[in-house]
Amino acid sequence: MSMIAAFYSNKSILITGATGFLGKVLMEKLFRTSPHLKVIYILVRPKSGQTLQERVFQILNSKLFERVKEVCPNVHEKIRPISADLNQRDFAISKEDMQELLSCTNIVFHCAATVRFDAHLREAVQLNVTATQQLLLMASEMPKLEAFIHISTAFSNCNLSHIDEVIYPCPVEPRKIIDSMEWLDDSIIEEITPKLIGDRPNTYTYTKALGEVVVQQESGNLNVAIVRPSIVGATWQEPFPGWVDNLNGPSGLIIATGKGFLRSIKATPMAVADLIPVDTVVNLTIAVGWYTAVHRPKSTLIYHSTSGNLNPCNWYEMGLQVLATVEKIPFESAFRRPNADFTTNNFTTQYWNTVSHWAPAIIYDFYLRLTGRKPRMLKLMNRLLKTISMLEYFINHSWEWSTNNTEMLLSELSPEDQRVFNFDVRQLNWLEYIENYVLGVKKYLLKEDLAGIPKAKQHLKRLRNIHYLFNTALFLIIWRLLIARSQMARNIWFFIVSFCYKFISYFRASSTLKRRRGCLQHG
Ligand SMILES: CCCCCCCCCCCCCCCCCCCCCCCCCCCC(=O)SCCNC(=O)CCNC(=O)[C@H](O)C(C)(C)COP(=O)(O)OP(=O)(O)OC[C@H]1O[C@@H](n2cnc3c(N)ncnc32)[C@H](O)[C@@H]1OP(=O)(O)O
Ligand SMILES: NC(=O)C1=CN([C@@H]2O[C@H](COP(=O)(O)OP(=O)(O)OC[C@H]3O[C@@H](n4cnc5c(N)ncnc54)[C@H](OP(=O)(O)O)[C@@H]3O)[C@@H](O)[C@H]2O)C=CC1
Repeated sequence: MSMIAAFYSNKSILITGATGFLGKVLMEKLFRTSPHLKVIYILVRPKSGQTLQERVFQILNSKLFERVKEVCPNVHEKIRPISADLNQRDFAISKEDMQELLSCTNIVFHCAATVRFDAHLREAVQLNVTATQQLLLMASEMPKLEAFIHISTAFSNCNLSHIDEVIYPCPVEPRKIIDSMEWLDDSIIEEITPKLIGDRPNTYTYTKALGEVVVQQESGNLNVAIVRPSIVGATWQEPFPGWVDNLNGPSGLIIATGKGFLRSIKATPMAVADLIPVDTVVNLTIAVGWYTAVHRPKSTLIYHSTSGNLNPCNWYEMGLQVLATVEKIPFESAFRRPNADFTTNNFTTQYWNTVSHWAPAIIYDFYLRLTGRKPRMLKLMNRLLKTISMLEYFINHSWEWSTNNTEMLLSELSPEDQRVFNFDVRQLNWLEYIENYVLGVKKYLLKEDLAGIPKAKQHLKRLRNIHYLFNTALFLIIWRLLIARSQMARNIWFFIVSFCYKFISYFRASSTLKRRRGCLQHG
């Protein structure tokens, strides 16, 4: 029997960010392994015209939750959505709901955040720092609380190259930042943002670092722990391989590669691609919840959920496997044949952007215009290049994360718990994982049916023929223009033609000689 699963039975759990990528997998695993847990409270905001109930209904009816319904048929009764907006004072939770949360909650998993790299500092501070502070305040009023688990990111200190499982201080106190956001206007905040974030690449990593300091400063007597995942990718094993439901991290770029939009990207091929499957992060998080509640460590422990130091894979290997997979299992209606490469300096990046991204987009838009349709490819390409520019920092640096606490926790688990809540990334086979990831992107993000593969292959063949035809036509046009305008081009051309002619004549003559000699010897 799993000790961890037993621990969560009969518990009331509060999850923020449960409608997000990580939150959904966390909820699924908790229900599946501890079907006798009492309730999971989730803080949800109405969104995109959907009520809370509709949002929960959609999650429970997704493929991700199919296995849960077998072991926990009354799962819908055990989810209690609470209307909340983490941007509002007291999260805009009603008095009754707040009362219930405060009096019943045993464990808090705080996953909600803005993960946008381009978020305005005010917005990022509000969600990643102030909301964390408010939640800790709420937690301090929960008499039955056993553990508070905060999800941060391994990149919160990405300005360092070696990162330990400790909280690093920030030059400006989070409380001062929170206060200043209340009275500074947007334009001043924009002006001071680069100075505040310093050598971090964006407001996301900066505010996640501030959030950690807040956890350290404001946790009082609570049992608190922080989990720091690196780049969270599709599921590795559970509930099934390859599940993913948003474009963050590599997922969007896998689509762009498979559809033939992305042809080159500035990256350091040998830099470590520190990806971590979402189910691995979730297993660690659940184990951390158990350990923190049961063992009550004296200080706040940080757990790195990273892969690089135990089972490294680099961007080159990852890129190659993505390309190999989309060749075997192509995406439908590709723009061009998938064929991407890495560039390593600004000059080649600009060159390939012009030749492989902008030029085809402009030509295609011209074709759309000619055929009476609305041009859209250049806009799409510019968006893709903007996204790439935001992610570039992370594919051109390498980091080393120590994982002592995570390894210590693994050794504390019983063999059964190590099996049920496996977060040993050494067992991960990257090639298999990436293949499943790409397949998952095709099935769950693009919603493409595998029955369409032969048609997709046919489409790629057609694109290859168009490519050859286009290149031949381009060559002939350039050749014709050069020959017509330049004596030197003509001279070079005649030199090449006469050289080829002589070369062919020489081989013809020598093979005729050999044949004659052969005839003479045999006859
Ligand atoms: C022989 C030699 C062979 C060599 C082989 C070489 C082969 C090379 C091939 C390449 C293979 C590619 C596979 C490998 C991929 C490597 C990828 C590396 C990724 C690295 C990621 C690192 C990030 C990790 C950092 C920290 C981790 C965290 O803690 S946080 C979680 C991560 N957060 C994010 O990822 C958020 C990023 N997104 C944003 O911040 C914003 O979305 C944006 C700023 C990028 C865009 O904002 P904007 O307002 O313009 O747009 P938005 O409204 O958000 O969306 C507009 C449309 O764009 C789509 N979209 C959004 N995000 C992405 C995305 N990541 N990729 C692609 N598209 C995206 C979005 O859906 C919208 O589309 P429409 O709905 O159609 O309008
Ligand atoms: N994905 C990754 O690569 C990594 C993620 N992390 C961390 O993991 C955690 C989860 O990330 P992930 O699941 O990927 O992110 P998502 O963007 O998928 O989910 C974010 C969640 O936060 C919720 N949220 C955002 N704003 C509010 C608000 N104002 N009120 C209530 N809820 C809100 C969202 O709700 P809604 O559905 O309503 O928008 C959603 O449920 C974050 O803390 C992130 O920093 C760390 C490392 C890597």
